[in-house]
Amino acid sequence: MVNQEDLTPITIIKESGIRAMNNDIVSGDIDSTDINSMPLRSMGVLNLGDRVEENDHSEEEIRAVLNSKFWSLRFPKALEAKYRTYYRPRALKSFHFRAPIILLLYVILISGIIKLLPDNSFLRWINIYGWVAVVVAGAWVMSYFSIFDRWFEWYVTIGCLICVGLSVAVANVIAPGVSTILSHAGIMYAMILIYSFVGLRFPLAVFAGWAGGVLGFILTHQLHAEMDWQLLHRTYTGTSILGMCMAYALDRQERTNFLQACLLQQAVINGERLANQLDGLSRQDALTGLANRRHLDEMMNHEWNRALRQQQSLVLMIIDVDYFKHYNDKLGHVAGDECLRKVGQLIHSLAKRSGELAARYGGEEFVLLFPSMEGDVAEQQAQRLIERMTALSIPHPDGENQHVTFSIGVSVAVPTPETSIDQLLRQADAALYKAKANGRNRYEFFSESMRKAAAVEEC
Ligand SMILES: Nc1nc2c(ncn2[C@@H]2O[C@H](COP(=O)(O)OP(=O)(O)OP(=O)(O)O)[C@@H](O)[C@H]2O)c(=O)[nH]1
Repeated sequence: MVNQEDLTPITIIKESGIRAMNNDIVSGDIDSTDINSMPLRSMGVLNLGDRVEENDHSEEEIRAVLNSKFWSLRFPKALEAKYRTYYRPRALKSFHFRAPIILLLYVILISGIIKLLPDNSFLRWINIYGWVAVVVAGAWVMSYFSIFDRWFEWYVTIGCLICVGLSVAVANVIAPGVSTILSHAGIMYAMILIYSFVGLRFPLAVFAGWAGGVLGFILTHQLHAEMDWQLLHRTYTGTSILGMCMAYALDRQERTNFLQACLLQQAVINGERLANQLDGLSRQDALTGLANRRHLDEMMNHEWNRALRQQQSLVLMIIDVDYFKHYNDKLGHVAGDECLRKVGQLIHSLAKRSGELAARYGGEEFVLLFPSMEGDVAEQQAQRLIERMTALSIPHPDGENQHVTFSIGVSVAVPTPETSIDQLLRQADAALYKAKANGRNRYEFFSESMRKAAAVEEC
C-alpha cells in the first residue's frame, strides 16, 4: 500500500509551493497547465488504500470500458497493462495470509484422511499427497522475496496445477473405501481454492484447474492406478464448473473495482486542479496578471519573517503612475487599462529572482518586493525602472514629459522584532510622496530626515 501524505491544495501552496505559486502569479501565467505542474500533482493526494498508479487514461475512456461490461475479461491494451500492475501486488499481498490458511485446511483434511487410511497405504499416500504441502509452503515463501514478484502469477499457477494433479492422483491410488471419499473431498477443496481463494485471474485459474486434471490423469497412469471416472465427474468436473463460475465473477468484480478506483482518482485530481486554479485566481490581479493585494500581504509577511530570521535586508518599492487621472480622462478607461497592463509587465520584468514579487497594490499603484537586497542594488533597480519606463515611451496627452512616467518610493530595512512590515510600507509610501513632491518621474529612498519629519508630525 502506498501511503500518501494527507496534504490539501491549500497547505501545499502555503507550505512548499508558495514560491512556485508566487512566480506563476507574477508572470501572469496561471492556467490549468501550470497548475498541473505544481507540487500538488507530483505529490498525489489520493489515498485509496491500494492506489491506482498515475492515471493517464481519460475519464471517458474508463467510462466506456466500464459500460462495455468487458465480458471477455480484457481491457484495451494500455489499460490492461495498468490493471495487471495494479492487481499483482494486491494478489500477492493477499496470498501472504491466504497461503497459511490453505495449509491449515490441508492439515485438517489430512488428519481426517490418515485416520481412515488402510494400514498399509499410509506411506504410498503421504509420498504423493505430502508434496501438496511442500508446493503450497514453497509458493508462500517465494511470495516474500521481491525478486520473484514479477513471476507471482506464474509460480502460483504452476503450484496450483501441481496440487490439483496430486490431489486427483492420490484419490485414485487409494483402494476404494471410506478414505477415498475424503480424498475426493480433497480434490474439491483444491478446485474451490484455486478458483476462488488463491487470487488467480480467471484464465490462469482455468488453466491451472484443467491442466492439473490432465497431470492427475498422467500421474494415475504412471502409478498404475485406475481412474474412477464416475466419481471424478462428480467431484473434479463438478467443482471445476462451479469454480470457473466463481473465478469469472471474482475477476469481473476485481476489474470493476479497478475502473471505479480510476474514476475516483480522476475525480480527486480534477477537484484538486480546480481548487488550485481557484486559489491561483484568488491571488491574481485580473487586469495585469500580477499578484494581487492578498497575495502581496502574504508574501510580505513571509519574506519579512524570513529576513528577520536570517537578518537580511528587505527592499520594498511603491510605484505610482504619474498624472494617471489625466491620462484616463483624456483617453478613456480602456486605454487606461491597457497602459496599466504595460506598466505591470515592465514592473514584472524586474522581479526575476526567487522570492521577488511584483504586485498591483491598487488603482495605478504597484509594489515590488526584493528579499536579500542591499540599498545600492535597490537604487540600481529603481534607476533601471525609470529608464525602462522612459524607453517604453507610452504617449501621455497631458503629461509633463509627453509620455507616461511613474514615481517610486523605496524603503530598505533589516527587520528587527520591534519593527514590522507595515512600517516598511509606510516608509516606502512616505518616500513616494517625496518623489511626487520633488517633480515625479523619479525615485526617492526613505531617509533619516523623513523619519524625523514623520516623528515631528506625529508629535
Ligand atoms: N483605467 C483605469 N483607471 C484606474 C484604475 N484604477 C484606478 N484608476 C484611475 O487612476 C486614477 C488615479 O488618479 P490619482 O490618484 O488622482 O493620481 P494621478 O492622477 O496619477 O496623480 P499623481 O499620482 O499625483 O501623479 C483615477 O482617475 C482612477 O480612476 C483601473 O483599474 N483602470
